[in-house]
Amino acid sequence: MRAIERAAIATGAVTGRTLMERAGRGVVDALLTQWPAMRDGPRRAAVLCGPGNNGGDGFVVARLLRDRGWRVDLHSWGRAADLPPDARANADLWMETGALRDWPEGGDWADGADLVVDAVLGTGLVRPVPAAMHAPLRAASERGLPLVAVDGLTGLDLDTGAMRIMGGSPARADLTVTFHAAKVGHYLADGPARSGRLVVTDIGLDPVPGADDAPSCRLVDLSAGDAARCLRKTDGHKYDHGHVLVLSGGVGRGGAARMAARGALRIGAGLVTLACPPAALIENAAQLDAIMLRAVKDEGALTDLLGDPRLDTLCLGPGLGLTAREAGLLRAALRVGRGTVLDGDALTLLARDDDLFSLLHECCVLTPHAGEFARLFPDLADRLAKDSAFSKLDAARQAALRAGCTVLVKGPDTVIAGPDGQAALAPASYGRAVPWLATAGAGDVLSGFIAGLLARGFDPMRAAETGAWLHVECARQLGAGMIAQDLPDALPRVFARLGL
Ligand SMILES: NC(=O)C1=CN([C@@H]2O[C@H](COP(=O)(O)OP(=O)(O)OC[C@H]3O[C@@H](n4cnc5c(N)ncnc54)[C@H](OP(=O)(O)O)[C@@H]3O)[C@@H](O)[C@H]2O)[C@@H](O)CC1
Ligand SMILES: Nc1ncnc2c1ncn2[C@@H]1O[C@H](COP(=O)(O)OP(=O)(O)O)[C@@H](O)[C@H]1O
Ligand SMILES: [K+]
Repeated sequence: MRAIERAAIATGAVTGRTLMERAGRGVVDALLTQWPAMRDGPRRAAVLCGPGNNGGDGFVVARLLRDRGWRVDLHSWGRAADLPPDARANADLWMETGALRDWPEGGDWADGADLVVDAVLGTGLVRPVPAAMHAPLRAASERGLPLVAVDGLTGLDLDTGAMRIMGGSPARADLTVTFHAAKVGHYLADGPARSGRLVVTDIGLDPVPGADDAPSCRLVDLSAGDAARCLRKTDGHKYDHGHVLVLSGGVGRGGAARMAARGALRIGAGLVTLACPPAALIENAAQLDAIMLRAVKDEGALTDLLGDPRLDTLCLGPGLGLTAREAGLLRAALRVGRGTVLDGDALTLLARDDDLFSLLHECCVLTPHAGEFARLFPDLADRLAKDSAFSKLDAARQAALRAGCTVLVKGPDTVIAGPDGQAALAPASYGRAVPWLATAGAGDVLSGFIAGLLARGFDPMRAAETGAWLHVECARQLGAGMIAQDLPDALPRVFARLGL
């Protein structure tokens, strides 16, 4: 982002002052949209300005609100003389008629204000925020004053989503206004809980080729433009849409695999077969119709079955089991080198056995939740827990490199990374929050979704991204009260809404 800004300024098309003016205007527009009653007449705002360009945005906001007739109290951290040039220029403009107040102390500092603006720190946060710097924000939150964060709540690391403050509980913004594009930290870890509503405002920065040398990370959104077109089926035989083989656990343990299989079929795989131990055939036969059924006793039987190349995609893990038999099934599955989704017990087996882990290949997708991730990559999980400058996205990227395949780490802030450094976010937050998706079996359905998409010819990264996005969409469609087995059956309505 800063590289794009620098490159845009270097072209001479725009100045830093102009960008700062647009940023400040974007904040004022967004807050008046959020609280329309504040358009009616002059109000009172308290603006907190920090020592960098985030503070510069605050000076613009203060001036624009005062131009609307508002009474504005502006508190500055540090001296105006020490501000960077664009911020300094806006501070000077403010000081032509306004005062610089001292940094507030005490919980009642903003009494009487209708609104508090946090322009203390944004993308320039480089270390934990001193308690005294964050304290007025916390006090405003605790008093229930509407709090607007400029770019991000002060202390929120916009690269990782970690709150980095030196003491006390963090504030929570009601509205965050960010510029050009949302930052990774708005979606990861603490980001959504601390940001309130997230508004992205355009400040006229076009992407400049080559300007941003950070590895790219996309936000998955199939509702944008014709992004969902990839899901459309136009013609073809059922075998043209692939055949998924889901490996199931033993007697009484088949529910998870059945849900995965149903997910694979609903998402459009041409055929889905569930393979179970012979003793579980009757149980599964009683529950399945459109999904075919095969008995697979052991590793040898699976190897024989996989002699049929039409079984092009595999899904192992949901309710699979953890004995030597299942380790053998996993070995046989990995040896054929086909599109393979590995979840649940398959991940635990991989974590236990380096030889199995070494069989992973680039057509695999691992779908760990946080616990499974920690079993597979204990050092990365440890660093994630201890180092607030290391993000879930960084961890997923390193895991994908190590495993040599796509890794999707689940949660409300799902991240996906490929072995080639590609990365994506598929979050369930802000307008897409679905806390009711945290329910038994939801992850099993996700693995089936991804397997179905692999069977349809999606590459592993796209299959994982698309599956994760649709999974959240199904939960949104169903609403609170849903259970995991409802998820596959919500797909037709989700597809219809996408115009498929
Ligand atoms: N990029 C864009 O396109 C646009 C960006 N814009 C705006 O600029 C913002 C980025 O500005 P920025 O780079 O000056 O960083 P910012 O967040 O003000 O912080 C830097 C200052 O804080 C200090 N500091 C850091 N950590 C600290 C801590 N823990 N505790 C205490 N101090 C700490 C640090 O001190 P230092 O480390 O140098 O000692 C330095 O003085 C961005 O978020 C957006 O609002 C818009 O105007 C328009 C377009
Ligand atoms: N708070 C949440 N908001 C949205 N999605 C969530 C939340 N918590 C978990 N999920 C999603 O629910 C699914 C849970 O999967 P998992 O932990 O494997 O459960 P299970 O093993 O019971 O299937 C994952 O897709 C995860 O991303
Ligand atoms: K801020």
